[in-house]
Amino acid sequence: SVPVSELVAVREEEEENRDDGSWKKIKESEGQDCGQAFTVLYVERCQRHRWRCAEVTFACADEALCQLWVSSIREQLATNTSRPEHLLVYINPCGGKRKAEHIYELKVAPLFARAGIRTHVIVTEYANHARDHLKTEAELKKFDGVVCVGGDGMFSEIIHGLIWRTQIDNGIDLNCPEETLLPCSLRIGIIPAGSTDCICFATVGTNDPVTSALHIIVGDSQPLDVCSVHHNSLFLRYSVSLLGYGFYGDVLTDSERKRWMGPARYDLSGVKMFLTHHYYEGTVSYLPARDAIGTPRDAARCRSGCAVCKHNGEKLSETAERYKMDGALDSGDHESDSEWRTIRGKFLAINGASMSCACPRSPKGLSPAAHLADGTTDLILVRKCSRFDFLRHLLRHTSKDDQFDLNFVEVHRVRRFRFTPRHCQSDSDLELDLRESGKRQIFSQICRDHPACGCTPAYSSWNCDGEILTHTAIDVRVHCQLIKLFARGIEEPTVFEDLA
Ligand SMILES: Nc1ncnc2c1ncn2[C@@H]1O[C@H](COP(=O)(O)OP(=O)(O)OP(=O)(O)O)[C@@H](O)[C@H]1O
Ligand SMILES: CCCCCCCCCCCCC/C=C/[C@@H](O)[C@H](CO)NC(=O)CCCCC
Ligand SMILES: [Ca+2]
Repeated sequence: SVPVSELVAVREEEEENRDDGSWKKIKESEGQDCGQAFTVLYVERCQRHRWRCAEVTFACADEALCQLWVSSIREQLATNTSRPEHLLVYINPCGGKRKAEHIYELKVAPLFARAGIRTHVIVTEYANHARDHLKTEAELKKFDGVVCVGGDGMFSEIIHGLIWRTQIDNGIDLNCPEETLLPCSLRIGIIPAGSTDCICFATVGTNDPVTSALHIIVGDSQPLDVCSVHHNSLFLRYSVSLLGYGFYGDVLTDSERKRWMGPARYDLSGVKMFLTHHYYEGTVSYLPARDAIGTPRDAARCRSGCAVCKHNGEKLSETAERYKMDGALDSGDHESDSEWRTIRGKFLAINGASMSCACPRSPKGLSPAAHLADGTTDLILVRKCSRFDFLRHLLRHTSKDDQFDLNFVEVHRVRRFRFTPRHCQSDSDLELDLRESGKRQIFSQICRDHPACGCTPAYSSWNCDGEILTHTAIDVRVHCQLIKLFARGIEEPTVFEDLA
């Protein structure tokens, strides 16, 4: 049996429609003159979270009965209001291996057509084309969802456009980090065609265009946390996957110069930055997610229908409602300032992982137990250590071992965090080591220009979902379930899959 929710479409068969002769074969084997036949297209699960569109043809002697089946199935599909009928599709022809247009035309468009989905397709002509179109031009009321054909950078454009539009339409000040943002109503579908495709991989379990298209067709819905990143009262960006300073910031900065290499640029820059082994000094403060269930070192994973996300999401909205009823000013996260904790030190990497960040390079991700929609991010601090130890930590991104079980790594589940590099610290902090700081600033400038000298520069950059941030001192806040995807989270393997 197949649940109606996983049917793709139903098609009436006409003899001449079947090039492969299979419909004729059915007629012959039944040994009778079948009045008609119809084909049901449905989701079939394959290995490693992949979905395929399978079909089965039913032949029927009674034409009226056949018609009844077809119309009943169509009726059932039409009553399912979560299925999209009209989609706005953005294709980035320049991401990943530059195959996005081809992937869409060959693998996705035919499936949408079979499922009766209408589309308005825009092939982007320049960076931020999709973002700006969504911000100002797109007639969003006409659509049931937005589809992004590209990588994580393209997805980032889409969420920036949609979140911006939703807040501006409702008079919300984006530059104020304390503002509670309004969730976006349109769901987003990701057809993976980038270099990392981390957001697709971590929400579906695979980066496969057909699987993603089927999740869109059946109208899946997966809420997702979004971090807002501010510098004082200036809005910088949103992030849903990785906010990384130090190692991942440096890998990204170095790899941008090698964009022509395609996805392999990350491997080369990864090895180079590992050998460079820069560490950075600064202060990290964070607000622990005290009242949330789950920890970053749980054995349990965020999976389809996750109970942790459901519980924490409901609890946060109840708390927000209570605050509203009490007439209290919106304090953002409703936690007191006394809860903030501060850590100063020398770090090889500071990573905020709002989701696992699983991707083909790291199938478990940077924080395997992170949740997609629990209103928290996992703050991972990797302190200065030897190259050998750092390699042990990095290799654990690719193995089964606990990457946090090392004495130079710590992890905290948080609602907010701030970072200030050493050279941006307060006057009183700086007074303590003014002389040394002066010397270092001069040296760090020289070292940026001459990396071969081996000195550690004062600043790294933030890698925000694969985009470089312009500021190093940042204030990050998680907004629980701000957007929704056409996905359902990673499914537990089914019995059928195990047998396959
Ligand atoms: N027509 C275009 N020309 C040039 N750049 C574009 C165009 N459309 C979008 N972009 C930009 O291309 C960048 C990379 O795109 P995308 O995310 O699709 O691929 P990627 O970087 O290879 O993959 P990933 O982000 O998964 O590593 C994005 O920052 C996006 O803003
Ligand atoms: C000696 C070297 C050992 C290397 C160990 C492998 C570790 C791989 C971990 C990969 C984690 C990816 C996290 C995802 C980040 C995305 O938001 C971002 C945008 O696509 N991708 C990168 O920044 C691309 C970052 C790629 C880094 C390699
Ligand atoms: Ca989260």
